[in-house]
Amino acid sequence: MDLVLQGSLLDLTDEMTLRDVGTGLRRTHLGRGAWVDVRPGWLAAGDALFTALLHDVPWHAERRQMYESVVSVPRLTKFYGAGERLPHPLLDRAREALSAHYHDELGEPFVTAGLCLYRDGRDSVAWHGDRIGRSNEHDTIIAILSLGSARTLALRPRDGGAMPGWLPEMSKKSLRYPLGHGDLVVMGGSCQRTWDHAVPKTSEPVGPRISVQFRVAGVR
Ligand SMILES: O=C(O)CCC(=O)C(=O)O
Ligand SMILES: [Fe+2]
Repeated sequence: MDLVLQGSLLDLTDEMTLRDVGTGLRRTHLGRGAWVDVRPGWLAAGDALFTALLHDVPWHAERRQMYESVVSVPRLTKFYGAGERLPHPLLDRAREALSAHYHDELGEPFVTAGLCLYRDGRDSVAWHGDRIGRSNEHDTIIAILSLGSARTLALRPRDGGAMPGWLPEMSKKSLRYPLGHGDLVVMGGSCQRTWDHAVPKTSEPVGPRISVQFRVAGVR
């Protein structure tokens, strides 16, 4: 793959370090029992991880039926199910640290890792909730480590639903979380049922981004 990380992101002199999850973590309650935690710079000096994943992961180009035609999903993906070997030891450590931090709230460990590669600003993920499995009816937590170029994770109430204290015109707007190299974002509570999220396309000249989503068993 001939995608390269922009030079400005390179910090090769520092050692790759997973910092404490709880330090600098900020929770925002979105209403309807949903919340989002953001922990900027969770992974320090993560260039080696980004580069390794870019080259070592057997990325898939998915094709999906859309009405009459078959279209390419605008990103590359690879899913590691429970018990599957992850493509880099740092991802095992990240998953363990997240399972420990969220143990009391979640009650079960993170076991799967879904990887997405957004090659440039044309790659994206459309509005959706991760509602396959228990998350369709029960609260869950999904933790996402972002690597490479900064992209926005956008969130909006599902079905444009009326929120207490929200004006009708606000239902068209979305909350926007800019995610940079090494940042952690965690969606919890009812977030997958009551809110949708997306990584919108951008016309900005952005390089590649990889996201690693950690989930509990049976949730996609
Ligand atoms: O890339 C991201 O940060 C989000 C990916 C996502 O929402 C998904 O794969 O379900
Ligand atoms: Fe998602």
